[in-house]
Amino acid sequence: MASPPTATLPYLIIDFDSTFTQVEGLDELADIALTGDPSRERIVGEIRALTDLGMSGSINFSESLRRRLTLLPARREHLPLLVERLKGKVSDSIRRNGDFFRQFPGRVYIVSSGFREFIEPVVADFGITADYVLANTFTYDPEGRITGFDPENVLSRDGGKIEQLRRLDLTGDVYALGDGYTDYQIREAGLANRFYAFTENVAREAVVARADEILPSFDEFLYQNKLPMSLSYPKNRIRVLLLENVEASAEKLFREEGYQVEKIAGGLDEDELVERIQGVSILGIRSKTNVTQRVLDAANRLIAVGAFCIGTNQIDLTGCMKKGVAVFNAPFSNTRSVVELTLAEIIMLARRIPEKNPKMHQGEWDKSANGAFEIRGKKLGIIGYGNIGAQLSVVAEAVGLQVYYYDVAEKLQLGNATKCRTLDELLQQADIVTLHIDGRPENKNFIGAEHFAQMKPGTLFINNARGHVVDVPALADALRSGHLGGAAIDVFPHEPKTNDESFESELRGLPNVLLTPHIGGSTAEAQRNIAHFVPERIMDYVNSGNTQQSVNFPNIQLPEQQAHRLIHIHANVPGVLARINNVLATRHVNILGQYLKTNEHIGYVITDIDKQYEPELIDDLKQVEHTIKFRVLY
Ligand SMILES: NC(=O)C1=CN([C@@H]2O[C@H](COP(=O)(O)OP(=O)(O)OC[C@H]3O[C@@H](n4cnc5c(N)ncnc54)[C@H](O)[C@@H]3O)[C@@H](O)[C@H]2O)C=CC1
Ligand SMILES: O=C(O)C(=O)COP(=O)(O)O
Repeated sequence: MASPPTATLPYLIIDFDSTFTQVEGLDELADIALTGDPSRERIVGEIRALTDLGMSGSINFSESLRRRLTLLPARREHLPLLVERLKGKVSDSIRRNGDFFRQFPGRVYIVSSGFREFIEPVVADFGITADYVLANTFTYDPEGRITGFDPENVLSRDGGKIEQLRRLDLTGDVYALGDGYTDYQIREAGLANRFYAFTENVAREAVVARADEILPSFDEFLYQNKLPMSLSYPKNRIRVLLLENVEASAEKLFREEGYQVEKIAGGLDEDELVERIQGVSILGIRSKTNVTQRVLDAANRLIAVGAFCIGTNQIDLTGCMKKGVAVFNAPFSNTRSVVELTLAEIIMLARRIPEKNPKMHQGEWDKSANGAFEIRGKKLGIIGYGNIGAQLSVVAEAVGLQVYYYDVAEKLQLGNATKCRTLDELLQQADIVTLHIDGRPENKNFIGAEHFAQMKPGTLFINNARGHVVDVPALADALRSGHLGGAAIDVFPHEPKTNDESFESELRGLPNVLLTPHIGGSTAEAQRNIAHFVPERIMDYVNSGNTQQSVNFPNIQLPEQQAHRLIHIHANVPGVLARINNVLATRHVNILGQYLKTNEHIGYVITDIDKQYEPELIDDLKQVEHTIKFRVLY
């Protein structure tokens, strides 16, 4: 094992309810005992409220316990059911670190005001024997009904945990871990050196405020104390910053994984992001936030950037790569939304709706067929025949448009679409021109005055791609002169960062122009899909090293991890793999599998090795020349 057991482990005093398990034993017992009872919800609710009052220190513990037991209609035969339920509700981080408990028998005490009858069998699975469980015991009547608790047991009294610890008379360091006020009191009474507030299941303000350390998980405790753990790194240390109103499920998924998440509604400019990026491991953005070299220079923990959209032109992809930061996007999630908007705009412009609609709102009835036409049989010119362009091609044909397309890359025509060999060929015959190219820097001002001039008089022009690919003053001229019949524009070279900023553009107020605030991908379906797709790719990368579908890393679909996995990102210069393998050979490490892929700038090597290795191996690997980032997965 990388970290050997340490003989200096302090005594750990661990609470049971809401710490060792996710729930309160008595609440669950009431729930079981009242199955089928119409008053179940009410009584369980009252018991829960009393638990909370006792745990946060608002009422005496003994009073809380007495009042709860009075409400509890449980019997002896309910206890096996409770034990089964609790075994399934052991806190996640305790469960995954089960080996830790089995490795240190005699150092962990479960000290609880709950009841031995249900605690002992649950913790026994973790190698914690009855001698190390200090808890209350029930009293029963002759029919097996639970009537109360043994009053002789110190743990049934106020200050019971303190008295129990006194009697234990432990020598050496003692650390108390729990979610309740009574756990903190052990430390207050001087019977523990440290109190750790365990917040994986509940965080009680009064308790957290008094803690020496806050533990969002047991992994965090093991990590802080350099003890052997099942994960290579506590997930709660992974900080996620989500900008630009990313849909709520993304936050939920990251939180469920155990990450800390911070959300900001709008975008951030470079200076603001430079300030906020410190300590952030995962950055989530949309089209507005630029991830520049300056931002990357300020990022000290960044491992991945999620573009919760399609376009990644706002991200310095090479800069990210050279820093070992993997970038993921959602290449298909909003494709359909853009296609639907584009189709709708084609029809709206063809009927001059941008002019008619505001007139109606002002009470003006302008019924006329002037300048209005059907789209059936018209020529649609699609520039950029990628995912959006190609899907638009299919949908447009279904409503009778004749599709012409132009792409710099070789693209197979779909349906009856006609491929144009040059841009000019497309511009000269299309009745409607729509842009679906990406926002790479070379595409800046891709469409300018000379292109508008080539278009037929009355052409409708649509840009739902990126603002900077069109020379906007030239577009405004072409509209003002009446050469273009109308335009629909969703994207702009300068877009407001938030909904509070005003929108400035010389396209405002021009005839038959539909302006929309970059909403091509803003539908419930697209945002929901994106909010699942991107976090899943990122978490897979963090947990397994899988880079499939990363936009800047060499794509490797890795097989399931065997034992420990070494993830090494290095500058792509000759000899690095040989050096890595030399270190592994010198340290006599058994390699179970190795995968390598490189691109122009970086090499990505994944090595699965046996769990048995000298801890110095990790330092040696970090020292390998040209290493950009190195991490180990258990
Ligand atoms: N308005 C909005 O809300 C949205 C805008 N977008 C924008 O749409 C763009 C296209 O999206 P996808 O179709 O999914 O991307 P894609 O990468 O599948 O397709 C882009 C296509 O444009 C071609 N292309 C690039 N430069 C070109 C040029 N100068 N001339 C001709 N062809 C060129 C590429 O070869 C590629 O086939 C995205 O990059 C993004 O900027 C995407 C989603 C929503
Ligand atoms: O997906 C894209 O590239 C888009 O332009 C959509 O951007 P948004 O997520 O709306 O900022």
